[in-house]
Amino acid sequence: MTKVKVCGLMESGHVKTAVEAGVDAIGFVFAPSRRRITLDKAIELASLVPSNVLKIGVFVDATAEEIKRVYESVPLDYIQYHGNESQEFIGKIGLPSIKVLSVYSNEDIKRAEKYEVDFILFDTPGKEFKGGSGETFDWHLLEDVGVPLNKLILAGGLNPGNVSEAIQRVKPYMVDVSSGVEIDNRKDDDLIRAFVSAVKNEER
Ligand SMILES: O=C(O)c1ccccc1N[C@@H]1O[C@H](COP(=O)(O)O)[C@@H](O)[C@H]1O
Repeated sequence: MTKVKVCGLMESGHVKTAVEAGVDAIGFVFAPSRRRITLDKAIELASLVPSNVLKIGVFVDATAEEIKRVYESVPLDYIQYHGNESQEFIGKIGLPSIKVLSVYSNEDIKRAEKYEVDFILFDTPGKEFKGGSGETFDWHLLEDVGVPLNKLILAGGLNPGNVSEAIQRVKPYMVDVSSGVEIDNRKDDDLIRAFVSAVKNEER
């Protein structure tokens, strides 16, 4: 069954809803964003997350020191590198890792070959911020993807209405949502439940 991550959580009620709905992973944003949270807030929210749900920290071109400090303090399970981080940088940090590639064209899919990471996440290029645009990219570009499907995370404009089609077409290991479970820039409990339910009802 496809795994599901809900990202950009900022409130305890939404964390509880996501956990109760059956998410596999929760994302906290530590990068410039309207969804950015402080380290103290992340520690508070993380305490509500059971050990079978992964806690993923989203960073954009942060320093190694900051990444390691947040990883240990929260604590996190994975670092999501959502900027221009090189394989060399990620390798030196040596923590469980997800590298994000913003998909403009086929060339961006091929860049996945350069990375020795746990997961590759394909996302729509950001606008104001590096991610969380709420827009899909052309999933056709993933048809000949060289990344093993068990390492592939799909993001970008997913919502309860399109995630089933996304899973059928791309067959990712995990889907990742932020904007698609928000109303007026705030997470919505019903949309979180609807998204998780749509994923869980979808056969791979
Ligand atoms: O969500 C953000 O604000 C964000 C900011 C900076 C980098 C990444 C960010 N989020 C990531 O964006 C995608 C999902 O976006 P959406 O569903 O299209 O809104 C996901 O990978 C988030 O982790």
